Amino acid sequence: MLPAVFLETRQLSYQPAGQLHPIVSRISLQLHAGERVALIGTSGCGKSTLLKLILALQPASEGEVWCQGELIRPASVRALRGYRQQVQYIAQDPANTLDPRRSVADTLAEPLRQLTGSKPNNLQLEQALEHVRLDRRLLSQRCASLSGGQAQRVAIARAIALQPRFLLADEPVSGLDLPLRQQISQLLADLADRHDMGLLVVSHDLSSVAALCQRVLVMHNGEIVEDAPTQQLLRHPQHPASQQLLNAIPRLPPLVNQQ
Ligand SMILES: Nc1ncnc2c1ncn2[C@@H]1O[C@H](COP(=O)(O)OP(=O)(O)OP(=O)(O)O)[C@@H](O)[C@H]1O
Repeated sequence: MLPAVFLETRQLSYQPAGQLHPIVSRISLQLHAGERVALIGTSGCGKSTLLKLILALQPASEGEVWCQGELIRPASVRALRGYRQQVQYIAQDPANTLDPRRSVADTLAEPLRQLTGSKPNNLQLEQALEHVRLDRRLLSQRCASLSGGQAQRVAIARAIALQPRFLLADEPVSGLDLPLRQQISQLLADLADRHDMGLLVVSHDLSSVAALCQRVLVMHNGEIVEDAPTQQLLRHPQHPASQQLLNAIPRLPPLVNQQ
């Protein structure tokens, strides 16, 4: 039996004024507690916009977002406050969302202070770094000095410090080299397991999320055109857009006969 529905959208749409077509068109979907879901589609199909609508970071033209049976949008300030703690977000290109002038310690202290109401001690900050397998000596460094992979991990540590029930991550591994992608994906999987946390991971690259997610939503022109278990989608994609994404996965070129 599936776990309870945690997040739900009903007919969620976004159409900027004066634009002929919606960017997100009447999307109704359910995400279950602890579920790991990929949202994939070609560049510009509306993935990031859908994520921001779900997070109530951007106003919708119509539709609703529900979290554990509570209406989140149209916005209720009281409901939003709890929602922001339970559903965390890692924006695209996290290195750019960290304040380069702040230290790693300050960056991690902020959500912890929000959660507990008091200033976190060094041990708590070290534990936050340990969760994402970073050395505690990084605490005193400025964010500007972090490598891309370290910044990614600090952004993840900041998001999970609030102990969210669901993490929405926009292209968390794009821009990283292959070994680092695998490490970050494995880290997200471990954290999701350890904290019983659901994941909604946006990517334009099916291969980078197939191992991490049990279910895939395929987005095309603002609509979800396929919603299937990952293995089923990999073997029997139904929609041409899914087929196209599968075909886009790079394969090793055939070996040239050297005899
Ligand atoms: N507020 C807005 N007003 C007008 N157009 C917008 C607005 N927000 C997004 N768009 C457009 O909507 C389309 C979808 O953008 P979005 O960032 O959601 O796509 P995406 O699938 O996440 O793309 P990518 O994979 O490249 O990040 C793009 O063409 C974008 O320029």
